[in-house]
This record gives sequence, structure tokens and C-alpha cells, in this order.
Amino acid sequence: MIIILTVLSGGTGTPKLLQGLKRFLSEELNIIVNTAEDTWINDLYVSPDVDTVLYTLADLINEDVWYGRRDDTFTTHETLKAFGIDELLRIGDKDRALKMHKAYYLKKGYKLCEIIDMERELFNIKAKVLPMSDDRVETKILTKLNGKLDLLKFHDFWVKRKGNVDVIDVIYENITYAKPCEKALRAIEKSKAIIIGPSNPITSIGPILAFDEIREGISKKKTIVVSPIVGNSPISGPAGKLMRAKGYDSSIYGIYEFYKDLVDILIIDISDKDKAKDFDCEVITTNIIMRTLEDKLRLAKEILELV
Ligand SMILES: C[C@H](OP(=O)(O)OP(=O)(O)OC[C@H]1O[C@@H](n2cnc3c(=O)[nH]c(N)nc32)[C@H](O)[C@@H]1O)C(=O)O
Ligand SMILES: O=c1nc2n(C[C@H](O)[C@H](O)[C@H](O)CO)c3cc(O)ccc3cc-2c(=O)[nH]1
Ligand SMILES: [Mg+2]
Repeated sequence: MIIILTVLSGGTGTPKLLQGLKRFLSEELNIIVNTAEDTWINDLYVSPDVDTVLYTLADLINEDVWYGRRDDTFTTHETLKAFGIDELLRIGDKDRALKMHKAYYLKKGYKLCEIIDMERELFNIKAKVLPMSDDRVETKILTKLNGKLDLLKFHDFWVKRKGNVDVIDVIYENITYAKPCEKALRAIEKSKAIIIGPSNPITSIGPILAFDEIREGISKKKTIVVSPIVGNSPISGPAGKLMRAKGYDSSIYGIYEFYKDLVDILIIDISDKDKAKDFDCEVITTNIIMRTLEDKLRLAKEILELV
């Protein structure tokens, strides 16, 4: 009997875990991906977390930065810069084709989920890669610049300003009107368990869980959460700062608080084991820091044994 699982993912932490999971599962795996950082850059449609998941599953990902393709070239990016067009994101030539492919079919009226499914097939990926929505939702960071309130696009906050601004709030623009992707809802329904991967709770998993129907569907399933935080810090990125801005402690206490309505099993790092008794759910302590492929395979295997 094939065990169907659904994983919620952003673009760095969970893709590392996917490198482990993909060794044990193929078509049984559904990945619902955050699309609230999607953006048009000139004529390219950039869906950063989706593209990182596709490249990770196709073994093409650049693991130094967790975006773009390994061994890509940057001729067009550099030439555009010479022409005075500075793309905020350093987009490789092969990677550009994937973003042009999305733009081409979006302009023809295709749904994002249909285009991603075409791309999954082009990369011979067996797992289903599903956007959280086919509608635009955009994460914005509320801050104060020169004494004035300003709402920054995520890439302005993270790529241009390196996250070096005070974060007053984080909002998901258009979430009220956007609809979850039907295929994502079906995947949750068919799943034996849901894995909320070690991604940024606020800007990667938060947008996905902001859809009531997605939350509702997950609440009916065994849900395993892998913490992206060890001690009081995320292993990388702005998750700690963003959690504090939303009123959550940058610790596994904050992680539990954020997921408490959904989590059945919380996986924390061995270094946090003394806190394991403080949670009203099953807690597994293990090494959750994935440096090597062996780390990723071991963590994936430990998780699959819980399903
Ligand atoms: C900017 C970045 O967002 P994104 O690139 O989308 O990344 P994710 O939200 O998917 O993941 C960031 C998240 O991942 C955690 N992380 C990273 N490596 C590990 C690891 O080996 N183990 C583990 N348990 N978590 C890991 C990291 O702490 C980050 O919070 C972003 O928001 O960082
Ligand atoms: O911080 C960066 N993030 C880059 N990213 C990642 C990205 O947009 C953000 O860091 C993620 O959205 C964070 O979740 C890219 C993603 C792509 O799909 C393609 C190219 C890039 C290029 C950059 C980049 O130059 N700098
Ligand atoms: Mg992301």
C-alpha cells in the first residue's frame, strides 16, 4: 500500500529535508510550496521557492545558496547590467529559461499549478509539486524608513536590504481574496500524514497555513513539524526576527506556539532536549541540523518511521 505524504515547503530548510525524503519516496510525495515571494522581474516570472524545490528534486540545485542551478552561467544577467538593467536577483542563463517558461504560459492564461506540473514532467520529477495557490499572494514587511512607515516587498527586505531593518509586522497581501490550489487540498485529503518542514514559519509556512481550507485539511491529519530553530536562533535567515515581530519567541517555544493547533509530533534538536517535557504534544529529539546527505537521509528516515 503506497503511503501518500504531503510536505509544506519554502526554499531552503525543507528542500534540504526533501533531498533525504526523495530517496525513499517518489510519486507518493506531494510538496505544497510557498508562492508568497513570487514576483515579476521584467518579463520573467520568479517563483523562488517553487524553483528551488524543482531543482532540488531534479538534483540540479545550487546548494551553496539554495537557489538557481548548479554550474549555471550569468552572461545575460551581466550583459543586462552592462546595459543599465540591474536585476535585483542574480539569475543564471539556464535558470532564466525556467522563469521565462512560467511567464510564457502565464501570459497564455495557464494556471501556475498547470505550468509547474509541466515543469515537473520536464525535469522527470515523480513527486507532485503544488503551489499553495494559483492566485497572487505577496508577503510584505512593515517597517519604518526615515521615520516613515513603509511596506517592503520581501525581496527588497531580504535581498536588497539583507534584512537589516526593524520589522514592525509581516502581512500576506491579497490572502483574503486568494483561493488555495485545489490540487493542494486534494493532496492533503489523500495523505496519511503531513510534514511541516523546517522552513521559515512566518514567510514560508505561514502563507500556506493562512488559507483556512488548507489549515482545516491539515488539522484532520497526523502532522509532524520539524523545527527550523535550535536554541534561540534559526539555523539561517531572518526567521527569528520575523517570529519576534509576530509575537512569537525565537525558540522551540515560539515554534510550538505557532503550530500548536496542528502539531501532533514536534521534532527538535538534541540540544533542546531538556525542553521536551514542556509541550502538549509528542516530542522527538534528534540531530535536526542537516549538513551532509547522511544527515538528510537519517532525518528523513526517522520522520518516515513516525508516519
Ligand atoms: C530567506 C529564507 O527563506 P527560504 O529560502 O524560503 O528558506 P526556508 O524558509 O525554506 O528555510 C529557512 C529556514 O530553514 C532553516 N534551516 C536551514 N537549514 C536547516 C537545517 O539543516 N536544519 C533545520 N532544522 N532547519 C534548517 C533555517 O533555520 C531557516 O529558518 C529564510 O527565511 O531563511
Ligand atoms: O538573496 C538572494 N536571493 C536570490 N534568490 C532567492 C530568493 O529570491 C530569496 O532569497 C528567497 O525568496 C528567500 O525565500 C534567487 C532565487 C531564484 O529563483 C533565482 C535567483 C535568485 C537570486 C538571488 C540573489 O541574487 N540573492
Ligand atoms: Mg522563500
